[in-house]
Amino acid sequence: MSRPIVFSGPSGTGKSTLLKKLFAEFPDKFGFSVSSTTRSPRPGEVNGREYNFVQVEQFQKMIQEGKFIEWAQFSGNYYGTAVDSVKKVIESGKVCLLDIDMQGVKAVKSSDLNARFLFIAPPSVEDLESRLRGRGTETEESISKRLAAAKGEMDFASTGVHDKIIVNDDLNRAYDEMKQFILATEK
Ligand SMILES: Nc1ncnc2c1ncn2[C@@H]1O[C@H](COP(=O)(O)OP(=O)(O)OP(=O)(O)O)[C@@H](O)[C@H]1O
Repeated sequence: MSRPIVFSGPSGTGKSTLLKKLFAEFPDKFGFSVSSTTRSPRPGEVNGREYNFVQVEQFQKMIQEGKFIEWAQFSGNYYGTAVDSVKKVIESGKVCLLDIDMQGVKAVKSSDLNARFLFIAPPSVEDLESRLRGRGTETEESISKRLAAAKGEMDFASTGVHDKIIVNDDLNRAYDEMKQFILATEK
């Protein structure tokens, strides 16, 4: 059974960019867990494929029972990553990748998932800010929030809880370092 690999790091540090490269190079080797949600399926969405669609009562019960690595509420609906969804990916023979925040990292650490933890750090806070601006997806308020949260993530990483910290300065160099860590993990 392969060990899940947890990606964390400040918003805008390049996690999605690195993961996208990894999926492009190894289309069948890795998988993401299917999230759970209480929102209604949209046309064409299949239960267990896009999301696990669950009733509010069931979702709340799962929260109570500690079944989620992380969960949140957006516009009146619950969304979360269940430990069981990660196990499903592992059972399918793929290496499960998780992109989660500090709270999620703590939850995975206290689960039985036996994960390995990778922290993607920005070269500097200034670089992080310019990447967030450059991405063009955030309001000023959202940028400030993400930069404040970044400080918490970096402080957390400085306590040595991750197996590896990669500075995403040059994308290809960071990618190679990440790949080396991930492929070594499988042995
Ligand atoms: N090594 C790099 N050098 C310069 N720019 C980069 C590098 N890596 C990523 N970027 C750019 O930085 C921006 C943020 O990257 P990305 O969206 O991958 O971050 P993220 O960590 O996934 O953020 P979030 O947690 O908010 O999803 C993107 O516009 C991306 O193209």
